[in-house]
Amino acid sequence: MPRLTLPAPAKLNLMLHILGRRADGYHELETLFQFLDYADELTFAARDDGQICLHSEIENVPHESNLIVKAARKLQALSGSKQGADIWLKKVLPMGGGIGGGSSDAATTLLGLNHLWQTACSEDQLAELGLSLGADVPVFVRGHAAFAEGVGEILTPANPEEPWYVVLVPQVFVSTAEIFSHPELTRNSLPLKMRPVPKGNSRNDCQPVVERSYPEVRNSLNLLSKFTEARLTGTGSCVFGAFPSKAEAVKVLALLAETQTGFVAKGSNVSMLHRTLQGLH
Ligand SMILES: C[C@@](CO)(OP(=O)(O)O)[C@H](O)COP(=O)(O)OP(=O)(O)OC[C@H]1O[C@@H](n2ccc(N)nc2=O)[C@H](O)[C@@H]1O
Ligand SMILES: Nc1ncnc2c1ncn2[C@@H]1O[C@H](COP(=O)(O)OP(=O)(O)O)[C@@H](O)[C@H]1O
Repeated sequence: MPRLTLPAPAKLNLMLHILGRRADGYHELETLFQFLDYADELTFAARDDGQICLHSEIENVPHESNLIVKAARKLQALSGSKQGADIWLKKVLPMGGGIGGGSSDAATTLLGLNHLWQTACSEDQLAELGLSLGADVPVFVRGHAAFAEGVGEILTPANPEEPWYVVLVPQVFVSTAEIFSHPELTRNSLPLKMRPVPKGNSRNDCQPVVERSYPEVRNSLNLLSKFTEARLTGTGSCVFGAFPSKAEAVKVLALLAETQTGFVAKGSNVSMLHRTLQGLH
């Protein structure tokens, strides 16, 4: 059986403003997504018995709750395909870090199985299906850096600079739901009227609340701030800072390595997943 191996890259929120809360509890956002050349790796092989079998377990995530399995089942339902899949996951991205690993795994599953099963669903259909799995899935399906509105699903392609980043991974789990329900969260930022995002608007409205609740995150921000502007991605816990070259980013990470876990990766406006898929066609 032929196998297909694809990356599921991380994302950063280069800025994140919260404009308000909707009746369903979700928040209206403005955020700028960019991908990182740093990724989980998924391998797919089609099965003819219709079963979805993920062979790699993630701690504390039961098989049926894994976004990979959920995405595969949703694609079966949408396309009516009778095929199943064996799936292997090499987990590289830290979980619950605000770099979107679960959402990216889901998007890679949708695009990967659509290719393998030859179900010919359109990108629009897959993005809509993805949204039902998580607010961040559509941008991974589209595969281009984007300014996002709504809950993150109204996407306008963007082309921010593509620097090298140091991403620090504080060893603490930050719950997205907890931060979005925090009473002190800023929820009244004014909509930006200009594109691209004007300089000086790159704050993350979640950051003050996360910094107050999680000293580990505040500490990582303080340390990275000694070298460059440091910011939280999503609801954290990861924090990042940009550097003009890989060598500078690697040097700074090495200086922080005694107390900090992290990685260096290049920012990319076209996701690794889409670059790999283009290579297949
Ligand atoms: C904040 C962001 C920014 O990119 O990133 P992360 O830090 O999670 O990566 C995302 O919008 C997160 O997207 P995602 O992680 O897919 O969130 P979901 O599973 O859809 O929602 C988790 C919970 O967060 C809250 N939530 C999420 C998104 C949003 N726009 N408003 C919300 O209020 C809701 O309480 C929801 O129950
Ligand atoms: N394939 C998956 N990879 C990572 N997390 C997953 C996956 N499937 C389900 N999850 C659940 O989603 C949660 C958020 O995961 P993740 O996307 O890594 O974080 P974030 O949304 O903060 O970037 C995890 O804590 C886990 O419970």
